[in-house]
Amino acid sequence: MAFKVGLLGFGTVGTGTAAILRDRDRRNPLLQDIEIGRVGVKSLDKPRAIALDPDLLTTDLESIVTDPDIDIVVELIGGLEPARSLILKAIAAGKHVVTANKAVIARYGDELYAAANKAGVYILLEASVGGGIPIIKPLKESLGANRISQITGIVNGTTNYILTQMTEEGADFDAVLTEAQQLGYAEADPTADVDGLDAADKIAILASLAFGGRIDREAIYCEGIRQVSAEDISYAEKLGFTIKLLAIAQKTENRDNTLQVRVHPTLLPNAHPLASINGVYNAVLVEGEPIGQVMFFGPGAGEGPTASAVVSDILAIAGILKSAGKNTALNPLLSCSHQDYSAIAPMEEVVTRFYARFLCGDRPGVIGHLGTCFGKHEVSLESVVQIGFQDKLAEIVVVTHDVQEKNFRQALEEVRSFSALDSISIASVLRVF
Ligand SMILES: NC(=O)C1=CN([C@@H]2O[C@H](COP(=O)(O)OP(=O)(O)OC[C@H]3O[C@@H](n4cnc5c(N)ncnc54)[C@H](OP(=O)(O)O)[C@@H]3O)[C@@H](O)[C@H]2O)C=CC1
Ligand SMILES: N[C@@H](CC=O)C(=O)O
Ligand code: NA
Repeated sequence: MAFKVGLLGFGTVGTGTAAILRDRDRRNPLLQDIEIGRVGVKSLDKPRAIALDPDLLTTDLESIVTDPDIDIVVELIGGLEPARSLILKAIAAGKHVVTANKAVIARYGDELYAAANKAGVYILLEASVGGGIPIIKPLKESLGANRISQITGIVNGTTNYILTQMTEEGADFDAVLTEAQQLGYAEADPTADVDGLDAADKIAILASLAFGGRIDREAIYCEGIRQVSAEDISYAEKLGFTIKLLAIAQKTENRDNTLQVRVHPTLLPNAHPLASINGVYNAVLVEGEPIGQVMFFGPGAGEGPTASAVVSDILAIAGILKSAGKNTALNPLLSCSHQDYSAIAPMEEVVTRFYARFLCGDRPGVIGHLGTCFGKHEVSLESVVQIGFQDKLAEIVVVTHDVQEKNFRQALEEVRSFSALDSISIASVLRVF
């Protein structure tokens, strides 16, 4: 019995998916039962890396999601619309859905899962987080026995590639971004990668699975990597840190049902397991009880790895259809039935270490003044170093002990008001893990 897949999108991931579905030799025998039924694209004239029967290609994507011959719709066009409407139409037509689209799931998961549950179909999304890394299924199934306390991930391949190239080769930000686009890692609009939005979409999905509640995407604090300079990378190295864009979701201490969910560039101690994750690789560190720590590592973007995750979901659905038939109840381990939203704590409540770099006139007492501003707001300093000069201004770098974000911000305000008199400027502020 053959199951027919309708592919929406035939770009980087769509091409990789079609390549696996057409070359089944020595892969899972269930692939013999899966056929590409139709392929939807924006332009019929574009040259394609894989030659498909031209009759399979269409620009009428609605006709695919409503085609009675299609069993599984695989959404690989990306973005919010028409992806959202096409997924809803596919569900209404009784199709199971596989998607790599974290943006649409993070924002419309509520609506899409409600529709899917009502129609009795699956929406599977392994490719949406961590590319080829199996992380969605482990959170749904293998780690189901655990009480998860924290998830910390490098979940965007493009920004990890950029930060690695800047750190290891001293490469220029814009040039590396162009490379990441050419390699097929970046989103259609790479702002989503660079500004941390893609990582925020992904941590929303992971937090929802790990903590069992829906996540308001808008409540996630999100800072990207644009402000990470070569100077900060170099100071971080000197101090024994590596800068990574981290996505973090954790339970708030003493507040059972409140989460902290945030994305920001972070100085990681070199000994931390995530500090050595380089290039397009991603990793997700999950902490829970009783498992302790478990880390998932692998290629976070790119044609083949992402297609590997997409096809694993197609296989999962084909396996269910083959063994149980079309009209069976949804497996609760694979479907999503969250009803409530998790409360998200405001960023001011987060307790973390900070790194700050100041540029100041090299005169006696400047470090003392900084110390006074920090002391007034209970910010205690772990280290203060003055190594270099920039345009005749001394560069002072401080690393704090753990402090509440609100207190640190107040101390910076104090430094700012003081700097009006005495030429101190705040060149950069980053969090330290
Ligand atoms: N690239 C990666 O490494 C990863 C991507 N993803 C996700 O996978 C999805 C696809 O990404 P990717 O393959 O890189 O994207 P691409 O831009 O390479 O491909 C998008 C495809 O969708 C088609 N398409 C886009 N908009 C429309 C439309 N309105 N109507 C019809 N067809 C349309 C395009 O058609 P045409 O070819 O004619 O232009 C193209 O074939 C996204 O959600 C992305 O976030 C997830 C993990 C990793
Ligand atoms: N643009 C994304 C693609 C995978 O999700 C990334 O760079 O990680
Ligand atoms: Na994945």
